[in-house]
Amino acid sequence: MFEMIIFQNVSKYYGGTPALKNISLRIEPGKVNILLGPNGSGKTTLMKLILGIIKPDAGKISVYGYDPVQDPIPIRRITGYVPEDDTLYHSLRVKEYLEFVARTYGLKPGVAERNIERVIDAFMLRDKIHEFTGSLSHGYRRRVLLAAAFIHDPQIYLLDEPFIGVDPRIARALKTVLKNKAKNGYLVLLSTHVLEIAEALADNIILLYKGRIISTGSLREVLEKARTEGLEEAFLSLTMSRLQVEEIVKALMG
Ligand SMILES: Nc1ncnc2c1ncn2[C@@H]1O[C@H](COP(=O)(O)OP(=O)(O)OP(=O)(O)O)[C@@H](O)[C@H]1O
Repeated sequence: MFEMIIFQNVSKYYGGTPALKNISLRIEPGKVNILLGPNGSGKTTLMKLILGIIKPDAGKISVYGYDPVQDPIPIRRITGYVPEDDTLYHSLRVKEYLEFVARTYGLKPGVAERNIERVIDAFMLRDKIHEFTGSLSHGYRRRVLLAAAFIHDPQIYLLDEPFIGVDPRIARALKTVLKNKAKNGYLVLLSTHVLEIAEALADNIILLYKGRIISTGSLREVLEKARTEGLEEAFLSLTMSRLQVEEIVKALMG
């Protein structure tokens, strides 16, 4: 019962503008959960609330029994988080950064060294370990952030747009790893606005639009609700975005 993430009537405002409106939601381990929604729909906000990086204006959140407002530290210990934005310390070299992350998770030196070596190989960072993270290309920086999320064998994987900017080898491996992690009882929550990724990976889709949940369930359940065949059509139908697409096409075609 405790081993899940629960949102009860959660709202979050920036200034007077709502980013999330009255969200109630259960996110369970054992599934690949995908937070799907267009730009600005509240995906990153929802992830930051789970970690206690920001606080809700209303409602309650429980993460494996912990309240992220009162108790963010134990949540961060059991979570591997890949933020959407580049949060690396650019003055650290790649290996120094990974060592720093391992220390913040409280890993013993022997375990830390072993795990760092493992993620360096997994994310093909061997020839970059002495480079400053600030001098890396965008894709390599994403790889370092991904590597950092896998250092401490977390119970929860919280990945904000993890596939953006990484090459197809890493993307393919990551998809397999996330599916297997979910099968083995870990909690996987990743955000994307790429429908193909949701289609290929999701056991559970949480469709967000303008700060509200407009559909949840398996791919089949979401398609049934929208009465459509493919996720792209379901997305356009549930978010009532068909007209917007026509307008974009008209504007670009002149
Ligand atoms: N720090 C902030 N200050 C003011 N408004 C913010 C802030 N962070 C987010 N917002 C607003 O909250 C809403 C939700 O943003 P959020 O980043 O959660 O969306 P998202 O679904 O992750 O978008 P994207 O796919 O573009 O990354 C947006 O309208 C955004 O402009």
